[in-house]
Amino acid sequence: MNIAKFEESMYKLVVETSTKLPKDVRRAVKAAKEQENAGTRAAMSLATITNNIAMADEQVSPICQDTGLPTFKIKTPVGVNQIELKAAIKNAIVQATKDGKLRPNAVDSLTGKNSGDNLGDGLPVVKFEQWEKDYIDVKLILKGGGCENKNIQYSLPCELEGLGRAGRDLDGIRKCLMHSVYQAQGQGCSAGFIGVGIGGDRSSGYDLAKEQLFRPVEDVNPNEDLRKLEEYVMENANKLGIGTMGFGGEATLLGCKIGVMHRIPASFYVSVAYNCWAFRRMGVSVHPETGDIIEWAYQDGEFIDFAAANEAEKETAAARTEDDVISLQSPITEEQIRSLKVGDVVEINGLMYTGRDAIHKYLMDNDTPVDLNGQVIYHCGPVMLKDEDGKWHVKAAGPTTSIREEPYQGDIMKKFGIRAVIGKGGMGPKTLAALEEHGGVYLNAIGGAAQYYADCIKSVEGVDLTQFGIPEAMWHLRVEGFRAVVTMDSHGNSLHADVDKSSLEKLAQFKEPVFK
Ligand SMILES: O=C(O)C[C@H](O)C(=O)O
Ligand code: SF4
Repeated sequence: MNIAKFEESMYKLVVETSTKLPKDVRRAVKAAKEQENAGTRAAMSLATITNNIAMADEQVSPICQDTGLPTFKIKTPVGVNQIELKAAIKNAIVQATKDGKLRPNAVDSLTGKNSGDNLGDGLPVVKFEQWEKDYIDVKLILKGGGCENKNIQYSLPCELEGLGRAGRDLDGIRKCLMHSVYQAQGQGCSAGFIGVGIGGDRSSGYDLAKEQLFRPVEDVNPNEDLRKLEEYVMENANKLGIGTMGFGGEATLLGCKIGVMHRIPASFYVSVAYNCWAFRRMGVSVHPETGDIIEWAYQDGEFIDFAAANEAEKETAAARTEDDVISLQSPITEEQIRSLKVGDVVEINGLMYTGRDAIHKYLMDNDTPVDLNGQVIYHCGPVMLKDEDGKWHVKAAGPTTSIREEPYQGDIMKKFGIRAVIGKGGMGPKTLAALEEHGGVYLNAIGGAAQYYADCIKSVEGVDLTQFGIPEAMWHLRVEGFRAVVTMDSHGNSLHADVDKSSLEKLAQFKEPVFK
């Protein structure tokens, strides 16, 4: 085996997976876009998403800043040295991180220290299997944290909100799947995909669920019962009205793939792996001697070039929305903030500061390194690269899931006089109360649109708290035309609470048995 060549092939696979959405996923995103009604916030989000996909294509940069937990599934002919392959994969990962194609994403679970190169105990995940064929098959998925956090495992029988008892049969499974989409809301960057594993134990069930994510979006399940169930879920989950980013809308689920395995008598698990729209998985077959790529996977069907499609739409879209956009210059006054209401589209100009998990915890007990009075906090862990002159550049910078900051956010806004927080997926009652009391607003940016937002960042003016690692540091970013939607205002309104409530009511309509 020419191992240097194999390493090069793995590098190509990693870069392609992180930067270019597969053909089948593109078609699903396009179909979703066609489903949404023009002028809605969901349609606007999908336009940003397709714009972002095109920008990632063009710049060969990460589609989303969270380049996920790299998981390789490899099948090798008998006799191939798997230890050598794994070492080559690690080298390729380190190189892709240096080149800004992957964010340094491996964090020591106990100390919180970021390894900086995506290597760490147990990372990347590489799983081998032997097979009788004469080539190596490598599949890679880069699954981000926000959607991973929305995975869910049901142990049947169980009681489900809105749906009542889910028993140990096909209809019980149906209820779990409807519930899994409901509970994700917009937090896993809907519209999403689900991979489902029925049976096994807790770990093999999740493995099976994730394995389903490698199936092409448009394939048909050979098992008749599962085919019907997949079709049912696809049709009905979209009636929950959650929509892109949880803004409400027609397209909530883009794919549903179900696998089944045996179980032991006492256990009956239904495991659901939720994947965001930024569904980054790719594969290659590799020659076992030369190490060259023989063929890329997921190449069937039409390639949607969103650059061309977006161009055609641009003028009409601009004419429709330009008038409605409210321009904000940071620092922002309390009066301006109090004039905003849920549904408003804003465009921010000026400085904003990133802050996510480590910083929120830190700011609870410590002073801020910069004056945050009237300022904007952006829940974001960017991909950054330093040039030869020591200057930082933003390579990808979409929002992260805000709900993780719920325990801290309200207190921090009040303590430092922060007027706006930007993130995705919304926040809870504690933050909503603080927004009202203090005069603050929550702005929802489009999750996964990392290239689109990186383009709005005109310069990096500083950085603090770098001890938390690159994604967790406090970056001072100067932005122009940074668009987001007001989804929680200072008058007690939350679009997230509203969509949660209405989708739960809709979920309850699926209570009656369907599969007998
Ligand atoms: O870690 C991130 O940047 C985002 C994460 O994938 C999320 O969805 O919250
Ligand atoms: S930010 Fe959204 S699109 Fe990116 S990995 Fe997280 S869930 Fe996926």
